[in-house]
Amino acid sequence: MDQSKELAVSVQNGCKNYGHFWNSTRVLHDITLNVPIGIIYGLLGPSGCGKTTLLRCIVGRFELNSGEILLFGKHPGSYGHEIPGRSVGYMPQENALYKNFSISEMLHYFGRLHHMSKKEILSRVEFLIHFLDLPLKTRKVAQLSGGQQRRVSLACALLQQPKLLILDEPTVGVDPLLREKIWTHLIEICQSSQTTIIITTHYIEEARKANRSLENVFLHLCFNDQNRIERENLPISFANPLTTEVNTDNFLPMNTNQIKKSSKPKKILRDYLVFPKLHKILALIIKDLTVIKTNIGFLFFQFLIPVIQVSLFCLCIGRDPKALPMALFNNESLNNFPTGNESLQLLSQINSDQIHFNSFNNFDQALNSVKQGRYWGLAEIRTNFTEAINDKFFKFQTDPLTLNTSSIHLYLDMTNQQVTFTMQNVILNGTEMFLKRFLSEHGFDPSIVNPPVIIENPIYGSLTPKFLNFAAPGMMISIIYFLAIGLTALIFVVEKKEGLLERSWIAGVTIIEIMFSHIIVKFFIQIIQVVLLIVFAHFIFEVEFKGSLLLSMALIFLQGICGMTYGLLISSFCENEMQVMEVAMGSVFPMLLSSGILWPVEGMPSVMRFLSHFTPLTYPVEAIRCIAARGWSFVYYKVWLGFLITSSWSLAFFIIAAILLALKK
Ligand SMILES: Nc1ncnc2c1ncn2[C@@H]1O[C@H](COP(=O)(O)OP(=O)(O)OP(=O)(O)O)[C@@H](O)[C@H]1O
Repeated sequence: MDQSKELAVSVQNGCKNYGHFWNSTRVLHDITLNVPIGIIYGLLGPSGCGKTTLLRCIVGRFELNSGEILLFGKHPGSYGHEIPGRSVGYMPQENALYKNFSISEMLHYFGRLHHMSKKEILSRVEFLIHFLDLPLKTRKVAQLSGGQQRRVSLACALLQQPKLLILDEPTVGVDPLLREKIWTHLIEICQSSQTTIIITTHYIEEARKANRSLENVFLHLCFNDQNRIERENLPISFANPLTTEVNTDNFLPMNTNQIKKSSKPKKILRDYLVFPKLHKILALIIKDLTVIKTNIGFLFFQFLIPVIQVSLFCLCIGRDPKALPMALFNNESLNNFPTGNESLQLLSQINSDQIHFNSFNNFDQALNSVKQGRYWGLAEIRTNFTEAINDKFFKFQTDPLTLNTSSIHLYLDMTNQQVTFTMQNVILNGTEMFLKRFLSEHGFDPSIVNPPVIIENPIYGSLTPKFLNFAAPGMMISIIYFLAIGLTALIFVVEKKEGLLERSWIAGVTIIEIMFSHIIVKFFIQIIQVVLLIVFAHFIFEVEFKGSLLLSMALIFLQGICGMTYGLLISSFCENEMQVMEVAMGSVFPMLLSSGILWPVEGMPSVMRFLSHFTPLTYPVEAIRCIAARGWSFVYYKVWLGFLITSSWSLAFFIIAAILLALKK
């Protein structure tokens, strides 16, 4: 035995629990493991005994609850250590591959992450494709068989020729000939370049394929352990993994003095103390662009969604109701206008685009039609209308009979507030115009019927404000915000579920690098989305933007970033798409309703109004309204506050997501 050899992996009294302290299950019990450099170390044990968990702890994905792990004398993740990073090649149990990528694109992604040169990547790709008997490198991963996908996954782990290889059941689905070749290669890299390999294998499967003397050794040890588990009546999931070394010649008992201690970095901070690396961001950007390239239809869909949403909003919301059907019972006309035909003059002043009158000869019939929902209301004009109105204005008669007869009587279906409001408004306006015309025809000054209020030129806005101008800017912000939440949360949760995120993390990528690259790629997509929104809302549907369009676009864009960080937060605690949908839907609607987008916050009960300040949309929505309707610039406090609040929410979401992701280790 060569006593001078250092240890590649040393685990001392490692314990690992899953779950929280009130409901935790111990998976690793006080495990001690010493793996010298340059050997193949077999990690054996029944299914569920914790082999994968141990490997994840070794590569720095999980923290031990107690005990210590040292890799080449340093803690995983310590400063300057390339584990996680280039020094470790990890092949997880699941394939963890981008299904729409070609073999070459997949390998190039990891090559770039490990900062390999193009030449280096190409020569390794050629070698690995030949060595692992893979089809053409342009073939898509999705089109490969299960075994071929497994080999691509192995190729990704071998690519950068790391000094530590962690392979979780690498030979599953591989035929015996190739398995032999892989074993030979592993033994060869152990001997020639002192690579340390830790490999898990499921001994029941190995028993089935036991065609190697070494596997028989595994099998023998496994049976011993199985007996021990049964003797001690241990639940399988609580049993520590068994370990054995393949080339037992190289075994060396641990010499703790040889371990160069390094300070253990703080768990949460570790990821963020590392300055983002340009080559990793670049690798992630190219990866994201490849994802987009392989799904170009989805990209167009991303542009189409905001356009469809804003167009539908502008088409369907805020416009004045038109062609409202109303029943009319004009008793004056039915009685052949006994005192004159001022009722016709009145009706002609009522906007016929908005109200469509249908005349009835019978009052009860007309009222029934309203009751049956065929009309929004009934307008009744009584006999002697003309005489009564003359009496009222020229003889100043104000007895109830004169007042009743000189009025138009409305029996309305008031179940729809907007329709009721429109009917009343249109008829009131029509009546006012009729009165003015009537008075001036009789030589009176029509302004006598004006109410004693003069609305001067508005300071902001127009004399005829539109609901669309009030609601559309807020809607535009929320469209981009909600889209960014959904897409980001789904992208990350799918990557997490398929083990892709974990694989990238083990390749040394940090959450900041992932977010940076995501924002950079989304930057261009979102710019196009925002431009399309403005073009459709402002130039096609004529939503008013009195202030700077650029400033409005910047705010909408920033709100999109806020949505991305919120999406990241959702994905940090959700495990699958279903949960994302539930959380996104459950939080998006309360935000939409309480942020004053659809109805002024001034109309809310005081508690709700107070709470509305705490949605990420309220202040930015107010800010964009100030830009759009008042033409305010950045110097106004309500505008810069909107920018400040959305940036603060983004930062807060990002920090909480990062902490949650770190805590989940
Ligand atoms: N995220 C998790 N939360 C809770 N329990 C978990 C989690 N992951 C694994 N476990 C449990 O921990 C135990 C060990 O799991 P692990 O995947 O490490 O086993 P394994 O030895 O690799 O199994 P196999 O050989 O089937 O892959 C199992 O009982 C499993 O149910």
